[in-house]
Order: sequence, then structure tokens, then C-alpha cells
Amino acid sequence: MSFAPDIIETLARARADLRMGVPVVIADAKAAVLVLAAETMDAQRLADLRVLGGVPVLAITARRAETLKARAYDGDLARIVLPPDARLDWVLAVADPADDLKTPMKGPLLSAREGDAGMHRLAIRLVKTAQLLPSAVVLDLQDAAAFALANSLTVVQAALAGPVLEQVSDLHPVVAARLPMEAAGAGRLHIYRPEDGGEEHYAIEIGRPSRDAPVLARLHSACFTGDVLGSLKCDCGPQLRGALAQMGAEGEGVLLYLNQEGRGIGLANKMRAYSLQDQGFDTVEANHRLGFEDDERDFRIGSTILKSMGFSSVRLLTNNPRKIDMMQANGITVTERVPLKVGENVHNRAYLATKALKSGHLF
Ligand SMILES: Nc1nc2c(ncn2[C@@H]2O[C@H](COP(=O)(O)OP(=O)(O)OP(=O)(O)O)[C@@H](O)[C@H]2O)c(=O)[nH]1
Ligand SMILES: [Zn+2]
Repeated sequence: MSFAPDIIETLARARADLRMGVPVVIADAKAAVLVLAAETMDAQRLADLRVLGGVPVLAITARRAETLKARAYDGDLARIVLPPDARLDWVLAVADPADDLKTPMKGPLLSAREGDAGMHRLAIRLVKTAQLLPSAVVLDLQDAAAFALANSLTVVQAALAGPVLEQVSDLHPVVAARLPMEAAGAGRLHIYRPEDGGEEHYAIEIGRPSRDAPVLARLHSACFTGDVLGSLKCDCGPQLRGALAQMGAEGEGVLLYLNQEGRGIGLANKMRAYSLQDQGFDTVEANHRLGFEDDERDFRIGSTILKSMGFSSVRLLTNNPRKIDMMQANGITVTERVPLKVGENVHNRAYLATKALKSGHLF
């Protein structure tokens, strides 16, 4: 019997710690590192880190390194050595592209080449899943177990964490209740809760679709600005309402509302991307400058929910071929793509054109 958290629970704790600016330890049998999210680190913790000695590095993604013209010897990431006199603003300026244009020269940035970057990769993965900027300050630790105990720090075992961070979390149905909506009187809202402590996702079932025939389905990723505020910068609001209206008109369908705001980077990072778009970058370039891929969403969540509801084939309302590929690869047959072209306006025309050009959207 053990009341100790397992690896999934430990990772959830570690994410919460990093969001609060508390360091965590990543360890394996031979080595260990202390990790702080660059975004939430404060000057005191940086000063404390210096007292520990050693050479801290700032782990950034290859995407961010490319913008900064820093060498990424580790392939998908770079370990930038913190200069001895670097202050907190230096760390934030490397991590956050907000002032790249105002103060373009951060360098010269020296990238570490020796040693293994496995724990740095895990650190970036963790801060990404905590929806922070993908950048972490990492320092090699001696006597990590004693250090973690003395400072009450969460310790993540690298060998266990790696595979868990690649998987899609199990999702459990929590509750479902009747929900009449403007688009359809016969609505039902199902709540799904992931086992990894992440965001809940929702399924809106309209009518009583047969589980034996392809169901009209939409995977809708959360867009607070578009869905709730009626933002004109994207097409999400009209797509959400358009999809529900079509399901209402056909009398049945299922809309998954996946809490993957900002193509999986979170609302704060999406607003950072918007601010870069105001500096002239397009939606894809903005993600890259922040250190993210074009699209960080995991649509396996969608296929998992559909399967747990008993569906195996869909007529998918989408313009995004990646969604179709990901459904097919994860056991959901897409019998038809149903286009969903609504809501174009003068403010989102360039955004939609970029999606067609760079993300392969079919308009
Ligand atoms: N990072 C980022 N996310 C954005 C931006 N504009 C909109 N989004 C997000 O993009 C997602 C759009 O979701 P969807 O409409 O499901 O996806 P899609 O890839 O456009 O595919 P379809 O609508 O099915 O054709 C939402 O999570 C929005 O919050 C942006 O400029 N940057
Ligand atoms: Zn949107």
C-alpha cells in the first residue's frame, strides 16, 4: 500500500509548481537537474541558483533558437549558457519574443554542446504542458535527493516521465445532462476529465445519433476570443455556431469542445502570438518565434472521447486535413469531410489565407 503520488500525479504537481515559480527536480539513476520555468522565475530564485554554483543553462526550443540565431546542437532544442552576470531580464528576453524587434541583439548566445540534453527536453515538455513559454532554466545538481528533501521539491523520475508525457491521458466521463440549445432542443452535454490533472473536455451530443453509422462530428478547439467574445481575428465563433446549427438541422451530431486553446499553447501564449501578429508576423511565424510548433494540439483526445461514446466513424466538419489524418490514425474512420467555410471578414482574411498556404487548410 502507498499513498505516495504515482508518476502521473507527480507530473501534475510539477506543472503546478512550475506555474507558481517553484523549482522541480528531474532525476535518473545517474544524474539530476534543478528546473525553473523561465517565465515564472523571479530575481530571488535566480540569485539563490547562483549561490548553488555550477553553470545554469536556459533550455529553449530549436524554433526559438532559430529566431535568436543561436546554435541548436541538440536538434530540437538548445542549451544557452547563462552568462555569469545575466540578470532576470536577460532570461526573460531570451525566453519571450515580445521585445525581439526593439532589442534584436541578445547575444552572443553560447550554446552548450557537451553532455546529454534528455532532462532539458523533459523540462521543456513540462513547461509546455503547463502552458508557459517553452523555456526552462536548468542546473546540474549534486546530492539531488537530499536537496529535494531539504527544500520540499517535487522530484520527477525521468525514465518514468518520458513515456507518460508522450501518451494521451486516460479520460473519464464525469457527468452528462440534458441541455436544450438555440441550435437544437435535444442537446446533451457530457464532461470528460483527464487522469493527468489537465483541462476537462466536453462533448455536446445532439439528438440520439446511431453508434452504427457515421455521425456528423466536429472537433472544435477552444477559442475564448472567437467563441465567447466574437473576435473577428479568426473564424472560430461562426464555425462553432455553424456546426451546431447544421447538427440541429440534421437532428443529430456530436461536437467535441476540446480545451486546447490557441492550438494547444494556452490563452496567455495565444495573446503573446497576437501581439507578435501586430508586429507584422503571421499566425505560424508568431508561434515559431515564441518557440512553439505551428500546432501543438493532440487530436488523440478527440478520438479517445468519440470511442468512449461508442462512435467509430464520422462525417467530419472541418477544413483541416491534419484532423482527418489524426482521426484515421487513431481508429476513427472519416467517411466524409464536410467543409465548414463560414465567418470570413476583413480582419481574418490574411489569417485564413496563411492557414491555407502554410497549414494545408482546404478552403
Ligand atoms: N496559436 C494561435 N492559435 C490561434 C490563433 N487563432 C486562432 N487560434 C486557435 O486555433 C484553434 C482553431 O481551432 P479549430 O477551428 O478547431 O481548428 P482548425 O485547425 O482551424 O480546423 P477547422 O476549423 O476544423 O478547419 C483554436 O484553439 C484557436 O484558439 C492564432 O493566431 N495563434
Ligand atoms: Zn479563434
